[in-house]
Amino acid sequence: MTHDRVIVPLDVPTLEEALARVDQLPQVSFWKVGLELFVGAGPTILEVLKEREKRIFLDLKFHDIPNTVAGACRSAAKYGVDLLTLHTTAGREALSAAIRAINDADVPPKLLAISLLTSINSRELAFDLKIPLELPEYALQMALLAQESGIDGAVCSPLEVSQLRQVCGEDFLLVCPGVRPAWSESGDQRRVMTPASALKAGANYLVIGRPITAASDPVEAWEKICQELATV
Ligand SMILES: O=C(O)c1cc(=O)[nH]c(=O)n1[C@@H]1O[C@H](COP(=O)(O)O)[C@@H](O)[C@H]1O
Repeated sequence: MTHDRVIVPLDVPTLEEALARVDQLPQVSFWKVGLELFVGAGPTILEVLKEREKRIFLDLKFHDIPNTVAGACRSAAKYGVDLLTLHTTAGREALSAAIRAINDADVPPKLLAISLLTSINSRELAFDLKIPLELPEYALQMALLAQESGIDGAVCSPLEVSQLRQVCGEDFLLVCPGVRPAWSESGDQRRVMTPASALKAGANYLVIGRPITAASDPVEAWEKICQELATV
């Protein structure tokens, strides 16, 4: 069974482990390469995924001054990936610089801005990060800043996706991690929803990792998630 709106992260440290995972789940058409694998094993995995005609979400979450973010985006865009992330909190100028930087690429990636990490809850937002806004309002404001800057979409929790969809419109890409089937553990995710509810609420793509990759039978876990999504 396949589902082209589920992105599975390759959160492993080596190329060998990443390839084993890709081989184990040939049904998966969209893979995410994040910091652990990219820092640990370099860009070779991107070539391999392209040879296998997989789509690629390069999730490096750039967060720096505008000149540095622009340089990082320019370098990343050369890999010909489909999606690329940066943090909205890098600021308006960095967001605009990122867009200008990828425009030279043959096929520029879609840029996604992190609104608020799905591991943060309201208490942490208020008491640790000292943000005085309510959490849904903060996530919305970050998505709007990204949209106003010309960014293609946002990464958000499924709990906020319906509001973001309503305000940002149909063309703004919304990608949701923090997705947990009823039968799985939340782990370090704080703002979660089930796959079917997240898709119904308006997500374009769901990022689902450990419920599949840490399951005793990842293929069976993938199939169960696809069956759940088929009901939407
Ligand atoms: O940008 C992301 O993909 C991301 C943003 C966010 O707010 N929360 C979040 O969990 N992620 C990523 O989504 C994946 C979620 O994995 P699981 O928690 O194992 O399903 C991880 O690779 C995270 O790096």
